[in-house]
Amino acid sequence: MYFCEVKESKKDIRALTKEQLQEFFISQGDKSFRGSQVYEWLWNKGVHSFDDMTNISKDTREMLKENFVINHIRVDRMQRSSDGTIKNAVKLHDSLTVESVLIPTKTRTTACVSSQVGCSLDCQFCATARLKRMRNLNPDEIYDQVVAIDNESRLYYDRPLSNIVFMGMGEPLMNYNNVMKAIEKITSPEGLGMSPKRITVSTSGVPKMIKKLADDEAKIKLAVSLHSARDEVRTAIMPFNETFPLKDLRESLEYWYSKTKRRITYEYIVWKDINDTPEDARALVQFCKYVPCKVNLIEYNPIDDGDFRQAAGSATDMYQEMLEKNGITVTVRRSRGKDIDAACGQLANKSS
Ligand SMILES: C[S@@+](CC[C@H](N)C(=O)[O-])C[C@H]1O[C@@H](n2cnc3c(N)ncnc32)[C@H](O)[C@@H]1O
Ligand code: SF4
Repeated sequence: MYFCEVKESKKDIRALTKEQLQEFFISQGDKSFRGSQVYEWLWNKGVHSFDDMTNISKDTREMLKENFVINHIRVDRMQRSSDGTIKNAVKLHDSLTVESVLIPTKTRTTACVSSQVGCSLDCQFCATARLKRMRNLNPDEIYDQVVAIDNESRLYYDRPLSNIVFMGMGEPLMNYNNVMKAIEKITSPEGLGMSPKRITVSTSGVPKMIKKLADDEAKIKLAVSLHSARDEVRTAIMPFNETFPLKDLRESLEYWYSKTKRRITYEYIVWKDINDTPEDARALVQFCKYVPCKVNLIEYNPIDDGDFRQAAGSATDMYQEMLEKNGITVTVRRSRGKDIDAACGQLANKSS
């Protein structure tokens, strides 16, 4: 039984849903609305100590202290890039660290958040892959990163956060349940009340979980880090493609579109001598025909000792032309926050 366990080792109270908190208070002979009050303190007001719950009696607060702890993240270090990007090194309750980034533009402020400490996938060009996967983040650890960035956005840019992308450390679909719980909290009126349409989950492509996302009717946007539409090339740079080849990815994306009618964004880097030939571009055009989509050609952010080199501008132009000729929308995205290692794929807990 859940409540027998809490006496033995103190449990993070924020792992409880509102209903579980209400049940807990009933089991203690109290009223269920006490659970709602505590829930509000934890999620709407974001308190870090039971003593701050001023409308809860002292006895009840002591009882809570005996049973639970309030785990929370701490922004250990904040760095600001010359382009205004902010990177937070976030210390978790067990002293592990993840990173999250605030990217301001004229029209929006985007939070780029982490979903795992490290990553279990092995993309050869990504700094996070080098860390391996240490653990999944809990829903509250993901939510707290967003709150911290929202506070910074208000403080430094005088506006609330407008968008969230799961493009920090880790593969969100390999931590599916916790990511979905965090999104639920971010979008709920008791949390941040953000529209799910402003949230993008970026995945390297885990077919089974893409289908689950569609089945669960998640209202978020989906981005897929494709980087090659040729199996032999993709497997060389993203070895898990051997297990989840392009035909399975394609099938899952067709399923996603049939259920959601929402187009997909493909993230794509063009590297020198890896995927910079017309044959590579033609394969991408063909892949783009399966499901309504747009392509984001992103800049490569070099990581230490990596063999990858950004292709010449002419190769990116060749891709852009070929895609546009075939009626596919293309955007070319410049990296932000490079001087503080805050750009995509550079997050690896460097302390410099
Ligand atoms: C770090 S991943 C996290 C989300 C998810 N795991 C994924 O792969 O989509 C976010 C994006 O960064 C890209 N990326 C990884 N390493 C990069 C690098 N060195 N330069 C530019 N983008 C990179 C990924 O391909 C992906 O599109
Ligand atoms: S690109 Fe994404 S899936 Fe690949 S190693 Fe990096 S974080 Fe993991």
